[in-house]
Amino acid sequence: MPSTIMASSTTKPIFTPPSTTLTSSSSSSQPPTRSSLLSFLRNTASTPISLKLSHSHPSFRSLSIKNATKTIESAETSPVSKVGAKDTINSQETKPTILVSEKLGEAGLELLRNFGDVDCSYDLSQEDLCKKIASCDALIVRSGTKVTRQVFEAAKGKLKVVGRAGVGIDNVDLQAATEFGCLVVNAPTANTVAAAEHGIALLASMARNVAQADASMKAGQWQRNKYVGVSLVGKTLAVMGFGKVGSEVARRAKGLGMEVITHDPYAPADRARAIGVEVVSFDQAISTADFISLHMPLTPATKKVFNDDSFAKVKKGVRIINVARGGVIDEDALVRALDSGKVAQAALDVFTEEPPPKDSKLVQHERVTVTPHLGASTKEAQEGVAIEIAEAVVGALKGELAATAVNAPMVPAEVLSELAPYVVLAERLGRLAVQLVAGGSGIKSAKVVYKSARDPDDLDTRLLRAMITKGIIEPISDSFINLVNADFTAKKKGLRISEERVVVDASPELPIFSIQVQLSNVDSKFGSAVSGGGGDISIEGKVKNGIPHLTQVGSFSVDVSLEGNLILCRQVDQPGMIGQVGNILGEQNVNVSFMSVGRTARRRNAIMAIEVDEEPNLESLKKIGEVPAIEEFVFLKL
Ligand SMILES: NC(=O)C1=CN([C@@H]2O[C@H](COP(=O)(O)OP(=O)(O)OC[C@H]3O[C@@H](n4cnc5c(N)ncnc54)[C@H](O)[C@@H]3O)[C@@H](O)[C@H]2O)C=CC1
Ligand SMILES: O=C(O)C(=O)COP(=O)(O)O
Repeated sequence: MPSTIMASSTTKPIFTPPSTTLTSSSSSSQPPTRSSLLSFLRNTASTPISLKLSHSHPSFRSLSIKNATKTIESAETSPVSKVGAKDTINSQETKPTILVSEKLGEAGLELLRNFGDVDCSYDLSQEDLCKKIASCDALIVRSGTKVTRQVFEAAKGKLKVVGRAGVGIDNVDLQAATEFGCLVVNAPTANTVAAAEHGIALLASMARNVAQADASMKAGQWQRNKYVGVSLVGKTLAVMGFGKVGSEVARRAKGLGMEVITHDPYAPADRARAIGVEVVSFDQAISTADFISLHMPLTPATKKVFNDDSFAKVKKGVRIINVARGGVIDEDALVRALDSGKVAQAALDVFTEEPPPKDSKLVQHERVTVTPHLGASTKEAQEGVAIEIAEAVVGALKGELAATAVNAPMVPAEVLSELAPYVVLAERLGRLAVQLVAGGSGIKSAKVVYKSARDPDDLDTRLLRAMITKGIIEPISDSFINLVNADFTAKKKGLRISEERVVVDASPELPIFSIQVQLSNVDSKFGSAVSGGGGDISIEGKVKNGIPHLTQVGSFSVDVSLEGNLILCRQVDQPGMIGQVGNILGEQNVNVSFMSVGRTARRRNAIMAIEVDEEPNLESLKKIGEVPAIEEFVFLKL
């Protein structure tokens, strides 16, 4: 089944490729560059081509001589690769700066210090954070730092990764992070047990009035009758959100002899059933429970999900525990429910506003037990979280794909290593395809066809799609693209990318047999790249021995590795053509590293694909265009 990914519904063309005359080859009009491109790919020894996505903003020069008129067009060259090299994050000269804005375990700090310059500045105001962030490559936060759009704007593209040393990322503006191509990673596992234990601690201490009794004794009282509690055994606990923390709470509550039910629209019922927990609807959960413990994330869907309406449905005398997020409860509604007696008690670790106002009715309520967001605050959890986040942030700064990415696809390591050469192929095909578009044409849609012997469902193409998008957009705009923002940028620029997976009879050992990139409804500066009657620019490539190759241009088969720059010529198939072009390039000391000829029939049209190590000057390209048998040609820069 062909699958289509709609990256955009707008019709605004993404660009008009620039074109100048042959004489205007100066490098003065350099396109804007972004130094902050974060790559998420490892540089592996087994991969012959560097998999770091360059920090440079490659531009291209293209020349084409169209049919009889032989108009020469050239996009300007920019010397931006130097900028990229200078800004490479892991270069020997510069160490990345990592701002840690909240207390982090020492073991994590140690890991960070081994890699970069670590600035531990706690309790920064939003203004100070915005000032500091412009010089930081990474920011590590807990729940107390608000990483707002303003922070990403102030970072001016320098900030590459935000690490959340914990689970909840509701204090990070993920949309803004994505738009700015900033990776957000979290540490989702190391504090699970701590949060679950705190939930159980609050449950038990609330049921037995531990906090109130303690305060009363310290005030000189001995009030045994006042603090009679309720038992847990045999009572029903509704666990709202059966994720990591929720399921650990459920397990522990079962151990205390409680009946446990859960509501979680996304958790598999058999996982709950396996520990003797029944999955029920929201209404059923809250209306049958004696205790309700909250363990869902704060999202637009869960914001104030406990409100007057839901408190109206609870069993009179219910007790509520919240170690998730304050925002899932309408706190005013909870005060009303406590005052009316509908809710007997509440134990809260988290608040809509943290710290809550000193005169908060909820905090001051005598039947409410509060802790200052201590769920994750055990020595063990904090050391674990610190190591987990430090490793994730360092990995991301090194350009590795993060296993705990929140706003980018997580690609398992084994899938990544298999796809690595195809990732390079994908970007280069995108880069070539866009250079084949004639000035004045806007690209609105691109179609990518992945041919593979494998089941289409086994092929995760998100990484490849991101790289094709990068290849298409980056050379002709000031956008920088990475796995985080590829889909967003395509959408913003009005580029619709559709994907099709085609099963072919090839070796199932290889994840992909070939990748074809088609650009629709555009004119080409190299007419031979337009295939069939459809009028689409179409190129196809394969990976051979780990190296990306161009194997099809329009209807012509070619075979040239995609490692250097490329000259494509269409000529009348006749002897001596290779020599003539080779001589012209040789005169200028341009080395031909690879070449291939594809033709439709003997002595008819042929395409010559020549890979060159150096970039020929305009004079040489002009001479190639003047060879009588050459009908059109284009120089493509990788
Ligand atoms: N107080 C503290 O210090 C800590 C608080 N937390 C908070 O606890 C919450 C849960 O953390 P984890 O279990 O690690 O996350 P998780 O992602 O493993 O689990 C969350 C669960 O909530 C479910 N869910 C989503 N929407 C829901 C809805 N509308 N109704 C019911 N369930 C829904 C999800 O399907 C998922 O199973 C997060 O908000 C996290 O920030 C976590 C650790 C420490
Ligand atoms: O991990 C979470 O979601 C938490 O709420 C823990 O927050 P903290 O890191 O202690 O500020």
